[in-house]
Amino acid sequence: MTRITKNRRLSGGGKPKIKIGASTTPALVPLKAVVRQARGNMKVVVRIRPVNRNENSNRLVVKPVSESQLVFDPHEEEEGFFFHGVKQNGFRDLNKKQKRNANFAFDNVFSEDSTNLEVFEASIKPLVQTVLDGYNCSVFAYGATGAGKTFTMLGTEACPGIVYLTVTNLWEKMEALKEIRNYEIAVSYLEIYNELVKDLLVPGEPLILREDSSAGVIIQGLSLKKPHSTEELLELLRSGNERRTQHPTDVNKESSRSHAVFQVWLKQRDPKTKSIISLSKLSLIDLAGSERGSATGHSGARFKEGMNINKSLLALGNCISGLAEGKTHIPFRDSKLTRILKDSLGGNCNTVMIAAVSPTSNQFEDTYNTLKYADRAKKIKATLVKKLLSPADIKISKLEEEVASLRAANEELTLRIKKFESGEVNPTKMVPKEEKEVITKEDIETCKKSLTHLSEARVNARLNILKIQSLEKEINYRMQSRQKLMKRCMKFTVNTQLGNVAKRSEKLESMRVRKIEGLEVRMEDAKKRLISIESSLQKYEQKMNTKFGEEWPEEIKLFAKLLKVECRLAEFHEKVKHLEKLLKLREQLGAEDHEHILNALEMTQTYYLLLRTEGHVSQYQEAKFEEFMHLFEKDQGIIWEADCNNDSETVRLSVEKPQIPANVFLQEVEKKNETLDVKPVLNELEDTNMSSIPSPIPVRFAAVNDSISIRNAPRVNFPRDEPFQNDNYEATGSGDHQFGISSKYSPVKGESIVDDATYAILPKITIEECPEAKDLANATFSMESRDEETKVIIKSGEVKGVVNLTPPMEDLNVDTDPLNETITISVSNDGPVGSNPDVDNSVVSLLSSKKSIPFPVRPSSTLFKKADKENIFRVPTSKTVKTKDNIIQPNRGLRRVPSISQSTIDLRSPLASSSNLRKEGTPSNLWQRGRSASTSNLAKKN
Ligand SMILES: Nc1ncnc2c1ncn2[C@@H]1O[C@H](COP(=O)(O)OP(=O)(O)OP(=O)(O)O)[C@@H](O)[C@H]1O
Repeated sequence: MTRITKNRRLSGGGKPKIKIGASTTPALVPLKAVVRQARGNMKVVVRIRPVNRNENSNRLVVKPVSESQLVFDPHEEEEGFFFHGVKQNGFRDLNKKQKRNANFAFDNVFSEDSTNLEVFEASIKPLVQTVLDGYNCSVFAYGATGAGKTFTMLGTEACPGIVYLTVTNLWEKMEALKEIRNYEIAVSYLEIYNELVKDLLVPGEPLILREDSSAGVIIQGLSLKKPHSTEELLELLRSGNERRTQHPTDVNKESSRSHAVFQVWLKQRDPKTKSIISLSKLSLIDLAGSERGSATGHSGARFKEGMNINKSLLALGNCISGLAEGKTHIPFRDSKLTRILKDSLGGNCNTVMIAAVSPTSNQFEDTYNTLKYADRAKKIKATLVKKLLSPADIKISKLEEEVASLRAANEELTLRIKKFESGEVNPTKMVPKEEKEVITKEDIETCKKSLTHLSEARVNARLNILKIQSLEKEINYRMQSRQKLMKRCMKFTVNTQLGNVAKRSEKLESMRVRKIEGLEVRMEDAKKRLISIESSLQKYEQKMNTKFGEEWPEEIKLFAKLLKVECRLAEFHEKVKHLEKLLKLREQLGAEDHEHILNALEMTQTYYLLLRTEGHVSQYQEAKFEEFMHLFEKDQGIIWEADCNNDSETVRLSVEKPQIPANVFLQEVEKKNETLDVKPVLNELEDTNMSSIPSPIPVRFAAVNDSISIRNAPRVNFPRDEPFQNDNYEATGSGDHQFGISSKYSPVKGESIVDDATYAILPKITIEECPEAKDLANATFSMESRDEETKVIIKSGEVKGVVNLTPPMEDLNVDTDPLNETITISVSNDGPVGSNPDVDNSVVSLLSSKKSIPFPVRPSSTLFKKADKENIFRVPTSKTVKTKDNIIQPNRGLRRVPSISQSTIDLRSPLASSSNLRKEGTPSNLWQRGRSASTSNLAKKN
């Protein structure tokens, strides 16, 4: 026999290969006789299932002795003791436990080799006729887990169970009676799982039980399907079985964890009058197995299921006992199972209980309990009352009334259809409204209570989330403020303590991260809680929709609105609280800041005055101090107009990586021959005679602090072909371009910071679009010069070291800009152009790519163009240049001269005239003006 899974039991597809007893058309039994026949006790049968593979070695404890009797735990045939061939008595092993040897009598006892069909034929079949006669009937299988209940009720494809056999038989009989009786059939299928009632035909939310004084227990929302054939009916059964909750347990790998109730509702009409003669119901119930904890495990979902199963079965047992003892109060309300089975157990129902038992000793106690349970159930008495509505009982006047109202309704409908056809009426309006359930005050109060409870939970959950968010913001804000403080500290701290400050700052950050992580965990929990509350609220609303329909009673609608408003109000209060807290914090931190600034200003002033008294304040520093004061007067710096001629191209010079430390000093000299104070700090420079440098033209003077010492490197602009030279200072132009520069003492070895800051007026030779530019990050350049090799090691676009610098190649800077794919080589020559042919003919070879670039590259045609009118040079910037921090577009003037401490420096084209200045007087615009002056000077000279 092929065993199929419970889910596949009774598949509607294949018809089982069994023969149902031939149906005969029973003669209609007179009503009174039926009532008499139906009076009696509950029918109880016992079915013993065959021994299974795991039980082979176990002792048999149930022994059927006749068709209706069995012995539980029978005495074993003891081996006699024979002496000289004669059997001796009285040698029983006294250590052996006494067998119970309990005799039980039932309506039927089905042995291990009985079939489902035999069980059906002998005990259930008569019920089918009873149902057809208009009485309620029910069959339920009771027993321990794995005892064979589901096998008996649902069976297999090869061996269909009681449900299949009953409904097929019922259908056949209905068909046979078709001519004389008019039946309507509907089915429902539900399960009770963990005390929740679920529809197995139309899955959805758990269903609610309601008591009705006339109809008894009503399962609200339970779907009733009307099958039109046996196949359809069996298909409904099959689909319901598939949805039934099953889980494997130790005892049964396909254990049913719910009580399943399949009900067939039968309405009988008079074929002539069409009036309802009777209403009856057949309930086929497969109970979940009673069980011990050890059979399912003592924890987890199975345990919880087991508890619920046992609880409901205990309630069923109590009801059976109560009914058997004829008590007046039966505790049907103790569980959902007993509430649903109320009309199947007591009173008006013909019930068959199938007690399924296992034959072997491993379910000894369970089997004994089942048998006792069944024995008690036998005593339940039932008096059947047919739900009969005889046409004779129906008053003629009522019928006439009904006919009249039907006629009126018919006329109204005909009228509406006509209107609809003529397009006068919207069809949706024609749908008659469903009758609404009467809503009691109690209903409304219960609903309000539940809504209040759920809404409170939601408000609390939301407030919790807001509080966590607020805490997170506060922590971040506090930490940011403290970090700012640390940064300021670093500015003032002497080198030796920098490490400590940095450590404290790191510690702060890790503390912040830890706190935020903690809050994130809390937030996740809070969100989960909110989601679960929201879903409960939704479910409740759905439930209310089922109860009240789409239109809730006005009172409840208003109440729900009120709760929502209250919720928003609570949130709003929480937000206000948060803002107040932040504001307070800000005030507090602001006051601290103010204190710090006052202290810093006081200190600055002290130092400034001290220096000035000592005569150490330079012109530049004076201006800087002034600017500093301006800043405090809310002077945001200088705004430049973008008023340069749009036709003329402007150059925007940008320092891709701002290398200028905050203490780069820029100074300018307005008049010729003014002496600049240059105080070289480096030892090598101290020997030189550079304490003062006379300048023939305005000179821009840059100095760099590389964080070790201040180095001064003079930069000079000078006109073309007019090399300047005196004892102390030499400068020359190179090639065609005017922005030559040279100094014996610049640049400082290996450092190109100065160039970055000042290349606006430095000679720059840019090799554009060099295909190898990307590879230059760690390339080695060599420059052949006489017989010595000068190597420039470049890394990430910065010159890291220049070795063996010998005249004439005193100054060589190679800068790469991988982002823009350019190499910039700046070079200085200590002699006039042409004076040193070695330089002109030198070759820079790019060793990494084996590509040689002739050096110096003449910046004549492509890079620098001589402007016609102004006679000055402009660098075409038709290309938009992207740097890390800005996008530099052609023909766009400079908007703002940034302060020195700013990270990106944009310099206005040297072409800018002084008229472009909106404000003057700060060091920045002084410098700019100086540059303009220098440019115009150049122009003049040209
Ligand atoms: N009469 C029988 N003939 C053959 N096999 C049977 C019979 N009764 C039960 N079995 C087998 O025993 C096992 C347990 O049966 P079943 O699933 O019907 O138990 P159950 O009482 O419904 O258990 P549970 O309460 O855990 O759902 C199944 O494999 C079933 O096929």
